[in-house]
Amino acid sequence: MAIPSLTQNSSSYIEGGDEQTLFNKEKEDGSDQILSVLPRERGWLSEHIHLYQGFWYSTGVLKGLLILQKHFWAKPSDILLATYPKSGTTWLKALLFTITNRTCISHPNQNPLLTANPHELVPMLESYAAANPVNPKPPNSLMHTHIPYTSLPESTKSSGCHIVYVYRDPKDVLVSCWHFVNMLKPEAVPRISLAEAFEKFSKGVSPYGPYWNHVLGYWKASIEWPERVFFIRYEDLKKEPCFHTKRLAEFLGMPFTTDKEGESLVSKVVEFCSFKNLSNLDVNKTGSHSGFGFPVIENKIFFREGRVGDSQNYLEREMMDHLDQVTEEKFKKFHLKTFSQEDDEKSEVPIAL
Ligand SMILES: Nc1ncnc2c1ncn2[C@@H]1O[C@H](COP(=O)(O)OS(=O)(=O)O)[C@@H](OP(=O)(O)O)[C@H]1O
Repeated sequence: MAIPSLTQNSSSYIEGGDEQTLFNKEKEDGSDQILSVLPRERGWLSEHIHLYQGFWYSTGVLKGLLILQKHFWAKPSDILLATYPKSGTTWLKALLFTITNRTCISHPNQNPLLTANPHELVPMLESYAAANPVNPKPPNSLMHTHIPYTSLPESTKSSGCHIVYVYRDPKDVLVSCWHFVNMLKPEAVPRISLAEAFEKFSKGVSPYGPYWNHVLGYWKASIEWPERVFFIRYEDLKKEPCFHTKRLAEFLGMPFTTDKEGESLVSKVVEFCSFKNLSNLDVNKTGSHSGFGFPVIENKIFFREGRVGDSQNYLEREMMDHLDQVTEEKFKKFHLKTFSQEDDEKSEVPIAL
């Protein structure tokens, strides 16, 4: 299979920030030295991805992560959404923003989500840190990261802040990632074929990968500290959005009332954050924002199909079987729900060890 060669230009992906500041910071942190000794592979979009603490990162993300590990201090009141890319980040950003600012729903014309994409309202830590190395903590208390649990800055654990993690069927994650990188790629970068994406993803050589270790890190933390780490499956949230939105609000210490008014508010929150509603807002159809190291990124790129099982329209049977088999092997021994029919019929709330 021919592997597309990525050009120099591609290294601009997720670099983020003023280059001079980044350069100075990099020298100060010694991240240049670290980068030079780490194993590296060709990236999906960036020129390289680097293996650090067991996970793969693009150069810009890794610089952001190194800054965070040294200089990020979480507060107990912070809420950190954590995801593997393409697992439901945009959806959960909208849901968490709405749950924590629920008066927006009663004043529909003033809802910030009507004029801003969820990614603008909930900043991504590693991009923010790369762009603001001197003060890498965003002013928001609701933040997001794709960083795996074991590499999170220590204060996200010691502060007792809330962490919310969503995971999704890796087959759908892979297909969603593949579409995303091909939509985002600069002109000069050749398309990555689905076969190549599958091969890299299966080996764990994907941005923030291996996917399975990413999920298991948060799963184990949620078992050990259930009051601190909330863990949910995209597919379960799709099936019972009101039930899980209520659980999420309770976890955050902001429960909805159990009367008719409370129930109606939950339905409105869920409806507002649905794929159908968000993807049809003008801001998400035609708007754009700066982020992910790109000067401008179109908001519509975050809304494609929003369905469970769309991967069967793209992956060959053997690819699907392989990913299912790896997932069964990796997840079953930790009693984590997989994506087989049998597991889907079980209770929606993952059963603790
Ligand atoms: N509201 C809502 N409900 C359900 N699904 C949604 C929603 N918003 C976005 N999506 C779908 O989520 C996929 C994008 O994943 P992420 O948001 O995690 O992407 S990113 O990591 O932030 O780039 C991507 O999935 P695919 O359609 O399978 O590609 C989006 O369409």
